[in-house]
This record gives sequence, structure tokens and C-alpha cells, in this order.
Amino acid sequence: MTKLSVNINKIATLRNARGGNYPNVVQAAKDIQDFGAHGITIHPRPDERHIRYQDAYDLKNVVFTEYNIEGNPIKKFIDLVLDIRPTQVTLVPDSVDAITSNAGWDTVRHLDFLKEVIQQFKLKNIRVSIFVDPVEEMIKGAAQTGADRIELYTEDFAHQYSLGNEQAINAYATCARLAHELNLGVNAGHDLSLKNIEFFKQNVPHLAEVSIGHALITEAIYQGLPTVIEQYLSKLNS
Ligand SMILES: CC(=O)[C@@H](O)[C@H](O)COP(=O)(O)O
Ligand SMILES: NCC(=O)COP(=O)(O)O
Repeated sequence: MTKLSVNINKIATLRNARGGNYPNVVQAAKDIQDFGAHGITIHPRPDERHIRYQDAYDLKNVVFTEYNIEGNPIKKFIDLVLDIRPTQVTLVPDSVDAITSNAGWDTVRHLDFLKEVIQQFKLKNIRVSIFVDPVEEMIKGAAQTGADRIELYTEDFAHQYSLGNEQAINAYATCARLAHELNLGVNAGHDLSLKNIEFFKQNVPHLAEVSIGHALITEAIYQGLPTVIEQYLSKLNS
């Protein structure tokens, strides 16, 4: 089985737009789990433009499935994760001003840094996943770091697949097989959606978990619109 972890960053984006607490990210996390999702993912960024550090604490009390916290391991982030002790931490090498995650780790160049950081999380029994491009050398490097899993960065697949280039899946399948041989679990995420998830799952072996946020929340808005508009019209004209 492949687990679905729902990234709720975009619910926080909507909440922050008005300064209040609507939509409520804690309630959303509860509901998402009640609807059957296997986990909740958040990616608090240093500017707290969506998920705030306080949200990460508030969510700890309600996430009874897998709690996955993603981010660049700067000191503030490391301290947060060590304090909260989620099920999994996913390390992402994104710069402070990145609009969204835009690259995987160079696991060869940053091997010593990753080893040192990962060890801190492992001492607290937190599963560690590292975000990587589908490049075999990077998977081999990941196996040296002490990480439990890799998260395959799927933006390129999603883009190529939307253009009709199905061959783009090959690098992901190869790297998932290699990771499995090297005793690394395989996660995947970024720009996965209802349009591409089935093809990805069918072609990438050993897929333990996907984390999906942007498309899933967008799809939920579109699919919810007919019901909500009908309810407004009924209240206005009954
Ligand atoms: C790690 C990753 O792939 C990202 O998708 C990320 O978690 C999303 O972050 P934003 O919601 O800030 O774009
Ligand atoms: N790790 C990827 C993630 O959490 C969600 O990415 P996206 O679906 O918002 O692109």
C-alpha cells in the first residue's frame, strides 16, 4: 500500500490571507484524517507565510496518523522538529526565499552535513527522509547519510507527463529500485495530482508514501464548488 500524506500548507495560506483562523488548519487536519488520509505533512518556511511554527505544535495534539514535517535544517527548524518529535522529518535544501521547493539534495557534496543532522533526529527516534532528484548518484549518496528514506522530487515528472512525455517516469522507477536495493524507503512528492498519480504509482515500484498539497487542495476547491454554489442559491432563493 502507498500512503497518502496530505500537505496542508495551502489551507494555512488561505487562513493567513484574512488574519483570522478560518479555515482552521487544526480542524482541517482532523477532518482530512477522518476522511481516510494516512498522514499530515507541513512545510513551515522561515517567513511563516503559510504554516507557522505554532501550527506545528498545535497539530502535534491532533495528528494521530503519520506526522511529517518538511524543511531546510536550519537551527530553528532542527530545534522545532526535535521538540515536537513527529513521525518523520523530510529534509529539503530550499533557500529562504524560494517560492516552493525547487531542488533535491546534492547528497555527495553535503554528505558530512547530512550525516551530522540526521544523527540528531535518529537519536530521538524520528524517521528521516531526504528530498532528492531522480539521479542514481544522489540515491547512492543518500544511502551513506543514515537516512531511512528518500523523497523523490517529482516536479519534473509532473511537468513532462503533462506534455505527454511518459518516458520521464523511467528515472524515477530506476531510482526507486536502486533505493530499495540500498535499504532506503521510497517517498515521492511535488506537483503530484489526480491527473498523474495513477501513472506514477503504476510505474514506480516500492512507493511507501506520497505527500500531496497544492493540487489536492485545488482539486478539493473545484470539486466542492458545485455543492457550495447550490447551497448559496438555495438559501438566497428559497
Ligand atoms: C518538499 C516539497 O516538495 C514541497 O512540495 C513542499 O513541501 C511544498 O511547499 P510549499 O507549499 O511551500 O510550496
Ligand atoms: N513533499 C511534497 C509535498 O508535501 C507537497 O507538494 P505539492 O503537492 O504542494 O507540490
